[in-house]
Amino acid sequence: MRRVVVKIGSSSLTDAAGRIEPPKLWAIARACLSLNAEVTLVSSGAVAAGRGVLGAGKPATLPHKQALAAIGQAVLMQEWARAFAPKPVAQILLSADDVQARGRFVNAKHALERVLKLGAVPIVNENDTVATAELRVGDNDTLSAWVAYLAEADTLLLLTDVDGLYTANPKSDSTARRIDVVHDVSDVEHLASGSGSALGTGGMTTKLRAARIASEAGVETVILGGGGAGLEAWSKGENPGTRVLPRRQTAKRGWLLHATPRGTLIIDAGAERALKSGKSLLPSGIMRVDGDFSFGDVVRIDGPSGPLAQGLTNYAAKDVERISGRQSAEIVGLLGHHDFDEVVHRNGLVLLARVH
Ligand SMILES: Nc1ncnc2c1ncn2[C@@H]1O[C@H](COP(=O)(O)OP(=O)(O)O)[C@@H](O)[C@H]1O
Ligand SMILES: N[C@@H](CCC(=O)OP(=O)(O)O)C(=O)O
Repeated sequence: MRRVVVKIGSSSLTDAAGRIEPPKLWAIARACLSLNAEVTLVSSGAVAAGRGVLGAGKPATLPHKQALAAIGQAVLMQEWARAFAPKPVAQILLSADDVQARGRFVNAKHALERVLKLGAVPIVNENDTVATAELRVGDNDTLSAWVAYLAEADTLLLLTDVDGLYTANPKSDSTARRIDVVHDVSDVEHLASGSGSALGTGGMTTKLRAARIASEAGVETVILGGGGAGLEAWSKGENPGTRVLPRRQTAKRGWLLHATPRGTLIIDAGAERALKSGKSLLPSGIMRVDGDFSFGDVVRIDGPSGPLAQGLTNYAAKDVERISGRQSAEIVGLLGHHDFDEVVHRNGLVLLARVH
């Protein structure tokens, strides 16, 4: 069965006053159930729902927004539970760390897989209460692209209050035309601007960023109107919005490419040549280590001419410092253990130059 991630923006769940409008959720739930696919939802709307409960205005400060999200998230989930009943729903709240640190990513993936296997609908939102700058993904468009990796989805459907990407913001330019298919996000990035709604975060800019991340993981993105009709048309094989075609990449390569590195390994010219020809990174080619990282973290690898690759490190920073410049056979003598010959194995490594 195919796997899809459906992201619904606040603007597709709310009324003119910016409050959650349950019939909109029902229509989307009905459409999701008719898709004949395993659906993971990424739902915004916690802040809007919080405003609905308190009758509050637009949040002025971050703590106020976090409090509204905490109050509203419970309401939002109740509405989704009603909309999908009798199918159970599962709340999954994620922060940037949960999707970008490989250990947590794998934990979240296992939980998500099991939720799907149990026949429940996973409903993901950003964990807004821990939303300090470095823990934030920042917008649910980008989060949904990460969730597409998590779910190993083949398609990411971004539901919003316009039926696709236009040649200009259709809310301010009546001559704007919809674009049916995008082959390369770089060609259309200049057309996108920020949100045109009171509640939305990021507008088309973040949708195209999400499409780029998804595309690099081999996932197709479709930007389409909310309300259920767009989803139903898509499930019949029509193109109701804008399709952003995937590049041929594996999900893991895309994940590695976009994860925030925890540190840097500075390598010599010989190691750079080895990496470019598809080999692993051995300790002998490492000249210096920057940052504090642990086993399993993503690190950047810089060659003599600058950033070269990103990969998963088999050794913590303090251990790499001790074995850098040495032969793999010396590792056990230096560290007292020898788990891997390679500091970064080629299967966990992606060259930056190849994809950009
Ligand atoms: N080129 C464009 N084509 C379509 N919409 C655009 C474009 N540039 C900016 N937008 C704006 O993006 C908005 C959708 O994003 P946003 O308000 O963040 O919604 P959501 O809550 O669904 O994430 C549209 O309402 C529109 O005003
Ligand atoms: N996490 C926030 C939504 C953030 C967000 O990206 O909103 P949107 O642009 O409407 O998808 C909330 O639930 O209110």
